[in-house]
Amino acid sequence: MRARLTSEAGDCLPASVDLSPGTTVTLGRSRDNTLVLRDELASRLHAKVYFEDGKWHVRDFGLNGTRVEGQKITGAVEIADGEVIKIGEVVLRFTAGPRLAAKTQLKPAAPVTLPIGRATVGSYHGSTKVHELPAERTLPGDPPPEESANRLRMDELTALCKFMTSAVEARTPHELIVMALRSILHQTTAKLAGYLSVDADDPAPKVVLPETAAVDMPLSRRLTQQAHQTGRTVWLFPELTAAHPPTDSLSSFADAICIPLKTSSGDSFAALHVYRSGRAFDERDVRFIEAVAGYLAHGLEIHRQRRRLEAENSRLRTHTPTADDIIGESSAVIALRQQIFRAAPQAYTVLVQGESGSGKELVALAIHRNSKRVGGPLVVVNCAAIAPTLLEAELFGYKKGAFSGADRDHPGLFQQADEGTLFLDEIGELSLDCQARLLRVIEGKAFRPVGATSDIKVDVRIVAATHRNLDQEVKSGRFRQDLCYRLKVIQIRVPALREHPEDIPELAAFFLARVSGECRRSFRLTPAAMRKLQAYTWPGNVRQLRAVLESAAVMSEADLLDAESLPLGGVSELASAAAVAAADLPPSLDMDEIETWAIRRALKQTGGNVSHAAKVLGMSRDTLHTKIKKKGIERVVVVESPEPPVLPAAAESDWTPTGAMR
Ligand SMILES: Nc1ncnc2c1ncn2[C@@H]1O[C@H](COP(=O)(O)OP(=O)(O)OP(=O)(O)O)[C@@H](O)[C@H]1O
Repeated sequence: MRARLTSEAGDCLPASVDLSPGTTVTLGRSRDNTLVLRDELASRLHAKVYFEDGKWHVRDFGLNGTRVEGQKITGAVEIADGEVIKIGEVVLRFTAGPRLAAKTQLKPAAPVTLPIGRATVGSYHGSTKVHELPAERTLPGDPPPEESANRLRMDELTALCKFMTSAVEARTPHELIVMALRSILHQTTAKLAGYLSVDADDPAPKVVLPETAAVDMPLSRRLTQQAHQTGRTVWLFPELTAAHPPTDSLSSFADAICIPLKTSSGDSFAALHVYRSGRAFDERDVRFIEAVAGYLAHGLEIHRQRRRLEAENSRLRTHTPTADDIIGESSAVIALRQQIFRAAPQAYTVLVQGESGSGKELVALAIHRNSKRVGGPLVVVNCAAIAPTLLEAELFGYKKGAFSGADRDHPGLFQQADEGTLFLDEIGELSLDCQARLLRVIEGKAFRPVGATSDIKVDVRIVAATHRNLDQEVKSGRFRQDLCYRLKVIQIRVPALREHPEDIPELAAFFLARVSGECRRSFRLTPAAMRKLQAYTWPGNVRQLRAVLESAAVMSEADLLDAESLPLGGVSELASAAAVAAADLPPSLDMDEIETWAIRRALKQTGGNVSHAAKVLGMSRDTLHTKIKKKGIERVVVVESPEPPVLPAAAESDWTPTGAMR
């Protein structure tokens, strides 16, 4: 037997509802009730009306009671045609049986409007109401589960399944976002749907659909902030907007929803906006959008993790692992570290200049690790190592079949670096065509992978490096001036090793400790070997120092590496040999000093044996003893042979292998 509840007084939404056996109608303040009561005295779930044993009943669940025909009821009571239910100030007339048809014709149901309810929390200007979807409630004696206002219908579930199935195919976060927005627009008939990063410091990736609404369409910053702060769905009540029309980007819409997208650890990283014209969203719309948003957030997190792994993988495959520790305590290296710390947190492009092997990549790594993008990927590409014809496809990606050999879609390095850092080493080697495309991306414009039909936008910070003088390259027409300006927003110059030779002992100790660990040995340097390293001019910089030490270590039978074992060739080796030889000469031509030098040298040669040394010097043992005593040549110094090694462990103790850059 059909029936109806019609509102006669108070705030109630909608103004009437049809009842049918097998369907329970809920009444209460919470927005998931069939009839939403805007009354301070109404509980979230206040009462239920249902059909049982051939009769209609009303059951009270409210704190402040329910009255039927003026009588406060306890539990469930039968309700008859024409009787009145009163909850707070809300009065509902129950009509059933034959009178229903007549009444329907006489008094059509009131239009669905959303009055400003007394129970509304906050105001439009103060804050929009935060909508919370309550947990399902079942109580003893409840009728069987019924169709509820907030349950997703078959068509919505179908749309959700369709979205989830296609989302698996999305190869980029952008594609996934577009799929989600399309699904929402289609299902809820919203006017506009948008995705916006929450982090204000990030150049926010923003996607707005339909495309005709364009990227210029502002998404309400206020709603984004609120969704981010509360961590919950923000639903802009239309009744509030009617009372206090918004002055921001929402002014042309009837209703708006903003949902925070969160990582699995609960941090909001973006917000989903859905705006509607004409009429308000209903509970099911919100449920549907929330379901899509949840899946989208999860999907984006998986994409992020995958990109990070891909980038790490490609870095490991193509690059020798580098420590992110920058070794050195010279003023040049201290200044370098300070520059890195200043540059890292900024969003600007960085140009790292310095000679080959001086540590430019290490600097780029340190910038990334000390930036806000540390959670994102660091993708390293050596522009000089990729054939110019392939570089464009590598950077921007390509579609399957775009050229011979393109047997699958390939996300470019820019896409791999999305939300992270792209280190373009040897940027001076880029072709002019590539430079033009790079400039567009740096300026925040979208790009199109080779063979693709649509554009992609990414959020990437560029750190570029070159050993060339870019200004010279610009003058000679090999490098675009506009790109040069863009890259040089922050410039960092890495000093050549010959500018900070005082760091050589620490660097040598660091590299020897590393190779010792790899070879399970304990390599050390003689003082002469160390002097040789410090006298050398290092055209190949720190990379060459590392290679020389590694080569000497693996080729040496002894753990103690002497000057001769260091493979330093050319003029500089002669200079080093001269320096070593010079260190072995008497300090002056003063006869007394020459004698002291000769005694020391003889003792050294004979391993501190005074008798043998006396023979070498052509004097008696007693005379030598007397001279040693007189000249104050300490026996402990004299007998040290071979020369004391330089122990890597001394510097090693200062080095933290996994620690952040000092
Ligand atoms: N200050 C430093 N502390 C520790 N290791 C360093 C330092 N500087 C450079 N290195 C090491 O030297 C090697 C070369 O460094 P890197 O690759 O960063 O140089 P680069 O300037 O980028 O070279 P290229 O111009 O050839 O690309 C790496 O093994 C790096 O770890």
